[in-house]
Amino acid sequence: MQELFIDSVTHIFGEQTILNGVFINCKIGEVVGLLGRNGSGKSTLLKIIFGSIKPDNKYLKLDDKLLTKGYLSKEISYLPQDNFIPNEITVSDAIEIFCKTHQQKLLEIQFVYNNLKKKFRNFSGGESRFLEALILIYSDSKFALLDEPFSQLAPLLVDEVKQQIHYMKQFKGFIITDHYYRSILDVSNRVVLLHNGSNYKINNIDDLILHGYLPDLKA
Ligand SMILES: Nc1ncnc2c1ncn2[C@@H]1O[C@H](COP(=O)(O)OP(=O)(O)OP(=O)(O)O)[C@@H](O)[C@H]1O
Repeated sequence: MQELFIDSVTHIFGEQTILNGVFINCKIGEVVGLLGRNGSGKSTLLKIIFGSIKPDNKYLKLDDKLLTKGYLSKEISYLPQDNFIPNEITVSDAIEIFCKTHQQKLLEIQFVYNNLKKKFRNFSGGESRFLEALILIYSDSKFALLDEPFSQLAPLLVDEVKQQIHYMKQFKGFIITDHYYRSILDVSNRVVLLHNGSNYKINNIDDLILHGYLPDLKA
């Protein structure tokens, strides 16, 4: 069983302690949902795991191997909040670069197959987001960190992304964050909440109310 493991993550921006001893792990076959209010440090945590932010402290392991930057292992991919595939690249080029192992299954998605020769500059914002999310879901790495994969997507595309994550989790582990919390609850095997710099295990909606992520409508 392969496992991505990060512990003791502390990160301070200026005078603000964003993360204070955070722990999160993910195994192949698992989707771990990461929730938290705006500014709670979700993107910062994913960037620390990937290696694009150097934290004040962290302990990052892939199985028994200690990592300094996740991306150097080539086993961790990251979907950032902003577009990351250059405008001049075609869908087919992007698939060749990122998705060698599971390419055939990705090509079975009609929208992908029908647009292979089209450049990213010629898609709408939501279409680009959909394609980038699919390419990361089908990428060759063993773990994928997805930062707001549902943003800009209409409900049918949100469902399609959820289905594809569900299919690919037999081969990969996912850590996924988004403000569409119901979709996160649907697609995840377990959920972690970031709040006041710490991580909390979430078992049900009541836990999200208890920790102040959702309003208590009964109060
Ligand atoms: N480069 C930076 N310099 C200073 N502060 C930063 C920097 N990047 C992020 N922050 C601060 O760190 C905190 C956490 O930011 P982060 O983007 O990780 O939050 P988030 O949980 O992903 O939020 P959102 O849900 O709004 O995307 C915020 O208060 C933000 O203002």
